[in-house]
Amino acid sequence: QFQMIRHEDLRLEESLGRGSFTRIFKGSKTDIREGERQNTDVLLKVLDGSYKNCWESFFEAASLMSQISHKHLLLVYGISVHRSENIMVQEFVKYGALDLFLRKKQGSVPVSWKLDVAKQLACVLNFLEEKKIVHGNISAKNLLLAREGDSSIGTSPFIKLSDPGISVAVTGRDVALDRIPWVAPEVLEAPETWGMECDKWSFGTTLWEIFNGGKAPLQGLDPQQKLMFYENHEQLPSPKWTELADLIGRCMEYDPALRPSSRGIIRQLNSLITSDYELLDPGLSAHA
Ligand SMILES: Nc1cnc(-c2cc(N)nc3[nH]ccc23)cn1
Repeated sequence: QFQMIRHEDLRLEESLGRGSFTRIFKGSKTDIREGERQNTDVLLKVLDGSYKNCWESFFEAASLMSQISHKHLLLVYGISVHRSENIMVQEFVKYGALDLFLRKKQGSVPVSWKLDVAKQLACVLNFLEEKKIVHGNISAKNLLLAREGDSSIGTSPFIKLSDPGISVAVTGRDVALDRIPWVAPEVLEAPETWGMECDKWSFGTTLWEIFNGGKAPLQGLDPQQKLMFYENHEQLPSPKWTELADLIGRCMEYDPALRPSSRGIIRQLNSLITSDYELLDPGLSAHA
């Protein structure tokens, strides 16, 4: 399971905004290590709306993340329950969510940087697939940047996949509709039947975000229009780079059985990485 953390060992610092069911704070937790006090920067997710099945799913997400460990998986220290507040205590990842970072960097991120991040996500997807664990909420918003990476000094980015949060199986249809086009179509129809392939679909959507400056796909469509996007088996606008468009399209196959395995995704990413995308279209790889 996971560690129960005493409320008095936590300190809430500044508010960092909201998730769909949570308020988010930067904070610190105090441990006693070899008899001395040690403070660790943490991110605190305070669950509001304490109806039961919500916090059960919240706990499930936390315990999922603390049962497995991988360098690209966010570290969840544990849960703290205090009066009616359920708080998930997780490692503080310095540069925050990838979608906001990409929007801030507006197109000045080199293609090699984007491919490196995509490869890291594919590796953690492969790890989860081998453990037969479905994450269920892959998106650029749930990718946290631990290292920015700066090609001028030869450092590369480092991402951590965040906790899946409250599963669409318990949130109800309106939240599920809002997660179009990240949530796989089959999950919308029958949430309890979803399997590994749903993470492949979301990987495709996340790849689209990474190569579209962190812009949210289908932004501005209302839930009904988003539903029609799936009813009509529509696809997101293809990027210019056809091999990338092929990979996104294969991940976002409406038939789950036609989606690639995570090894297939890694293979196809490797061929993108070795392909001469500078020759292909000099404008493609933004100046470093
Ligand atoms: N596990 C996590 C999750 N989010 C952060 C984070 C970092 C940052 N620089 N700004 C933020 N603004 C909102 C969240 C956040 C950190 N660690």
